[in-house]
Amino acid sequence: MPSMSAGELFLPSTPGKFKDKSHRHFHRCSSSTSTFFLWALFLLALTAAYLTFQPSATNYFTTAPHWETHLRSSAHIHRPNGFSVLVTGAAGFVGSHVSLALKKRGDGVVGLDNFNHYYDPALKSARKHLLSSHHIFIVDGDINNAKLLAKLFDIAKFTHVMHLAAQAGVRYAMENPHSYIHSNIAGLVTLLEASKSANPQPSVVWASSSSVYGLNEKAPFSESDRTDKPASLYAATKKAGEEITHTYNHIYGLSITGLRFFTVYGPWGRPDMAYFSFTRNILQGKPITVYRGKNHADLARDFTYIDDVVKGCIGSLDTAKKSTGSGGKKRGPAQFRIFNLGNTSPVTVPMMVGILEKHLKIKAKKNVLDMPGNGDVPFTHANISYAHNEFGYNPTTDLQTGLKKFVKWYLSYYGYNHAKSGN
Ligand SMILES: O=C(O)[C@H]1O[C@H](OP(=O)(O)OP(=O)(O)OC[C@H]2O[C@@H](n3ccc(=O)[nH]c3=O)[C@H](O)[C@@H]2O)[C@H](O)[C@@H](O)[C@@H]1O
Repeated sequence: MPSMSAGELFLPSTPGKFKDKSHRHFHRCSSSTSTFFLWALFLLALTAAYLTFQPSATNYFTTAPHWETHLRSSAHIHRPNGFSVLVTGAAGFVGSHVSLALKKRGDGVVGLDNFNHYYDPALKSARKHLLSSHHIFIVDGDINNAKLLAKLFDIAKFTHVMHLAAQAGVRYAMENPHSYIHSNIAGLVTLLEASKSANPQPSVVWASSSSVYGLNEKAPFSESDRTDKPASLYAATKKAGEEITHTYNHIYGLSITGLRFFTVYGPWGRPDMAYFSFTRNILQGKPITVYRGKNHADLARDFTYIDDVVKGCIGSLDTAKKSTGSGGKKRGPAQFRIFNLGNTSPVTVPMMVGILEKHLKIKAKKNVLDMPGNGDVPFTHANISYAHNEFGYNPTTDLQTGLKKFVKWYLSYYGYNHAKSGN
């Protein structure tokens, strides 16, 4: 790949080039002032439209001239037979934990994250600082930016991609459906295109979701169960991702592992999730809304602690076989796997609230409401025997213990008084 300045990754021509062209057109077409203004307006609109549709990823590159050096050093492997891993969504909840675990054992890690505002970007920045202190470099960029991805694969010969960047959240899909298509469909395809064209092709491990089981009633959920009744657009995009990754495996020989996460929680978690927002509200003396299902049945989740999920992610990377293609061409059949990463013991939402009350030593003000038809499923419950057989996946943290660790982190991060005052 020819060498490219960071700026060129985002803008194919500078505003200066546009200006030169406009003058040439201007002289050729007409010398009247009105024609000039029309051309100027047209070019202005064209430039604005172009910039609007560019992925928002320029920040880092305009402010950090030595980014290629940082990237190379972050990708450097420090153990025999180690990996060099591109972690997308590295400033996210699961992404930051997995990045740290990989770096700690000597793997090379480069993060990619677009730092979007779906939830408090200050939390994402804090995670980024934590990773920086462990010498993990996060590129501020979007998975939809094909040029950026090609450049990253060109500089660092990634052995693996841990793809965790996504538009998460089940209920938000009704508010902003297109963000799910943008990240979970278009972004996924852009990333797979870059992966299949890379030399060497990396092995890809990526985050699917327990939500693909949708309205299934058979429990526990096994990977071989039907997943054709999604209850939310979020679930539908994750299910689509499973099909899309299969085609890249089939056509290009990409090694693919999909992980169905079950309501992952813990320190540095996502503020949009129930256990997190409940903690905030309880501390601030605000009411929480607890949904209940049909016939007043409690909703239940197979809440899975972050450290267990990280072990599952690393086990998947360690057992991922190499992709078989090169130069965008398949050379033989490649591995394709999908694993449940759950906890195998569902807990009801009211029980989860009870545990929080105990750890926070504050009674929650509960509003109990019938579950609105907004994409929620009544319960989740993982069968994890496949992951257990393949790489010894064995979750060991129950919700009591995990939420205790979460509350401890929450109070240390936000501060007890700050959390209570609602600032
Ligand atoms: O397992 C998964 O695949 C999914 O887990 C979570 O989705 P969810 O289980 O819905 O997690 P929460 O949003 O934290 O909700 C947990 C439970 O609390 C309930 N809830 C949520 C919010 C609320 O205000 N009240 C309430 O009772 C929900 O109905 C649900 O039963 C994540 O948000 C998804 O990104 C992820 O993909």
